[in-house]
Amino acid sequence: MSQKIRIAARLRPRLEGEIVDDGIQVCHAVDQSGASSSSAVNSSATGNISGASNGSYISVQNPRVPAQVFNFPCYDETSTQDEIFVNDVQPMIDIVYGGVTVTIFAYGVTSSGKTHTMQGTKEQPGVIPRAVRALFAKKSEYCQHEIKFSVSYMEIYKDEAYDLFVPRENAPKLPVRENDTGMVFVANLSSVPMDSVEQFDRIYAQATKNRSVGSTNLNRASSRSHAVLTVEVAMVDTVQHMTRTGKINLVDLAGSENNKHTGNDSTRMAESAAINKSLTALGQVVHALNKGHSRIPYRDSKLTRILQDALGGSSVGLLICNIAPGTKFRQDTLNTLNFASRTKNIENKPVINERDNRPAPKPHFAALNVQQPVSTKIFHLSSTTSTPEDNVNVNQDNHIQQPQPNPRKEKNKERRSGRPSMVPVASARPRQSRISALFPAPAGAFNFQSAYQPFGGTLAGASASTSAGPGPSSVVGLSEKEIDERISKAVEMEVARRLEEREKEHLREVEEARLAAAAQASTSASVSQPHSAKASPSRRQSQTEGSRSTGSLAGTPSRSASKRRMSKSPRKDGSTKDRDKGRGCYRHMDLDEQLRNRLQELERKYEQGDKEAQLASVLSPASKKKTGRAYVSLARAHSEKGDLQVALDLYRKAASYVPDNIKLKERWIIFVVNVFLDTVSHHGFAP
Ligand SMILES: Nc1ncnc2c1ncn2[C@@H]1O[C@H](COP(=O)(O)OP(=O)(O)OP(=O)(O)O)[C@@H](O)[C@H]1O
Repeated sequence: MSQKIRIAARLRPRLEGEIVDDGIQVCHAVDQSGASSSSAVNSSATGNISGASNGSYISVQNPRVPAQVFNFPCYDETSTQDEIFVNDVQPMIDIVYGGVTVTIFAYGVTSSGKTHTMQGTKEQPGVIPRAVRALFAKKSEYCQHEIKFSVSYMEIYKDEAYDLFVPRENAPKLPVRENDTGMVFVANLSSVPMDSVEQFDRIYAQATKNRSVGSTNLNRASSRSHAVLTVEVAMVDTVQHMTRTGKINLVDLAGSENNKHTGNDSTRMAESAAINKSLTALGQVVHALNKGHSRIPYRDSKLTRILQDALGGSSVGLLICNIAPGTKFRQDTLNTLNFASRTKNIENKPVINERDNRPAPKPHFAALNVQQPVSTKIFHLSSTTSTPEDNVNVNQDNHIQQPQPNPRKEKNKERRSGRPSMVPVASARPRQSRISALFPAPAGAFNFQSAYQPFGGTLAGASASTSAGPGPSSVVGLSEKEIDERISKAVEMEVARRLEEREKEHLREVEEARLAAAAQASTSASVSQPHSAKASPSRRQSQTEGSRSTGSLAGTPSRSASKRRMSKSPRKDGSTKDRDKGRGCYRHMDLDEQLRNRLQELERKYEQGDKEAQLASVLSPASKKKTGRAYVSLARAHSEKGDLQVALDLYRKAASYVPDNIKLKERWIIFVVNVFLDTVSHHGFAP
């Protein structure tokens, strides 16, 4: 069941030396009749806004539209720390003990009293020390449980997260990550176990000194960062073997700043810019949630990422809006109240975090139809004020209601799983996801089902199952080791299958290249037809036969013959040229053999070409260019020496390193044409 964020507004008293006018009027229930005018936005009608028990509210006139008066329930300047704690924070302690995450954050313009409200002073302790005391005090009510407390404390300074338990000078920036269930967390943030309030006080006092604080015109000790203190309460039920974990996040936000008032120097200005930017991001998240947008811009700042669970997530929320008095802050007050009005509509879906401590049963496929791991239960709450146990949302079959999947997360998962990868993902994932990966087979993804079939078809039934479907009973009882072995084997087989596919693909490509070369050779053969027409009919016939015998290599002889004419070395096949008896005519006209040789030569060349292409593919663009240039220079040198065949080969190599070099291609073509013309002029056309 959803739960709206609770709102409390608090007006701080006038500070010493501060000139306060009646820009913000405080009305009490008793004198309500005369004090309030008709309001454009009368927020007192809403149920989740808290205020002083005497029914006070503040009344702020919109300076641009004087007829518009903004009334808002509010703790007035006389309110005490205790009053706020008892009214709004104390009920949250019960919720934490129910295994739910609670987030309380103080929001407001700089110097409006956020730190005073959250941290307070020794004489007037604020929400944080009071909440910790209340958490420890409640421990005695749980005699059946072993209660463990731990605390973490971080600040977000200029959009970077830092551990406040680590001295400032050594504190590294901490990355913000998301776990498998979509929960955002700050990696490497220390979590310190604590046994007593005194221990907490010591740790907290020390850590608070690490927080970034600076002096501005408006606040001598202005917070330059957002601070998030988290106390985790783990309740281990030693009888039922269950652990419930509740958490309370206590957030003291940095205040929005008007640099006209703060008189900030460059350092403060940079801090101020980061603060205002993150608060704008917070406002945009609240706005998007209010409007029901499909995309909520949590990722726009570290602050909104970290508060994601509190804003439209699974925690119970309380927003304390701090207000500074006087006309000077009137616009800020209106902004704050606007923010409060929008936040009050945000609905969270709180869940109880409970874990079964009994050793998990050996995983078997029959368990796969259970959507949630056996050891983790998450319950929805229906109300924050009554105990979570009363409100656990259990349906009639005693099935635990699962939290709604995050559509964005699901989409990402889909996207991820949709791309097939050679990496054996199964072994890299946690066990649960690995096992569930055995059943759904999204299009194009690694198909474990088919991979499993060789194992006696034990997963044959799985092909029909969906992610929620049951596994086949024939594999029930497999040990984890056996499952791992099967998964590894399946992965190996899949990799082998893909390699084989690639090999086939490669062979296909070679064949295609060979056909293309043959076609090209055929074209040159047709160019030389008028000349070859001089050849004897018997030779023409054997040429045709030769072409037939090699199928695709029609016309190759004319090209190979032309090439042979360029060569002055004896022919490899043993045939000899006899130029005395007709230019370019061979005594041995074993064309079949010539064709075979030519074919082999072509294959060798293409293989070589392929190797070069492979080599080129691992080089950087600069190295490719260099290698290409080196081959061109070599080709030129050989061409000048008259070693045309070698030069041709070198040009071809150069081209495989710089395939996009049009100039080189042109030069190569010109060179080939020149070689051809040169050959023709020296030897004439011959088959
Ligand atoms: N309710 C209050 N009663 C008495 N003093 C208060 C109260 N609220 C705030 N103050 C005083 O006002 C001053 C500013 O308060 P505080 O530092 O808490 O503001 P802030 O909103 O946290 O400011 P910043 O955003 O700059 O950190 C402090 O001196 C504080 O002691």
